Amino acid sequence: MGAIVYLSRIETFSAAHRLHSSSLSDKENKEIFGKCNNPNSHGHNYKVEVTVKGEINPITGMVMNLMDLKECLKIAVMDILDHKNLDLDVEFFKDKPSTSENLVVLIWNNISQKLKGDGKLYEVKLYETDKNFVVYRGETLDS
Ligand SMILES: Nc1nc2c(c(=O)[nH]1)N=C([C@H](O)[C@H](O)COP(=O)(O)OP(=O)(O)OP(=O)(O)O)CN2
Ligand SMILES: [Zn+2]
Repeated sequence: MGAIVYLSRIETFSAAHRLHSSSLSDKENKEIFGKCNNPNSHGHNYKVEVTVKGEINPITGMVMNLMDLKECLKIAVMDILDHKNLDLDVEFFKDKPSTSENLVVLIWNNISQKLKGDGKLYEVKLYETDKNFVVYRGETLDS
């Protein structure tokens, strides 16, 4: 049985957003989201840490080639999110608030669709600021 290793890569991207829910009144939006509901969007330098899991291939010595992971993150994360206004430019956020929780699920979904080869997506960790981060492992309440 081969050793299972977790392989990670970090990327950073910049994006603008505003926290707002179309299901809430203006008053409720202000109460819940506070300064983050300001109609003038604000921005973050997000950091995303992606981890894949797998056996070391005995021939290549790799779980997966980091060059392939880099290309996957370019297509699935950077091209979609970097220097974008999340609320205006990203279809996923047309009907939901651009919180870190929703953003990490979008990133997971995009990477899952593009990831090729032996590495299995294990975890996506997203830092919105140096102090605030979320983690998603593809779980749902019924999984
Ligand atoms: N559950 C969530 N709560 C909040 C989110 C979120 O995505 N999920 N997002 C925000 C704001 O977008 C933003 O992140 C808040 O930024 P800020 O208060 O500036 O961040 P810090 O806590 O790091 O800053 P301090 O220096 O500590 O004030 C709000 N809530
Ligand atoms: Zn914010």
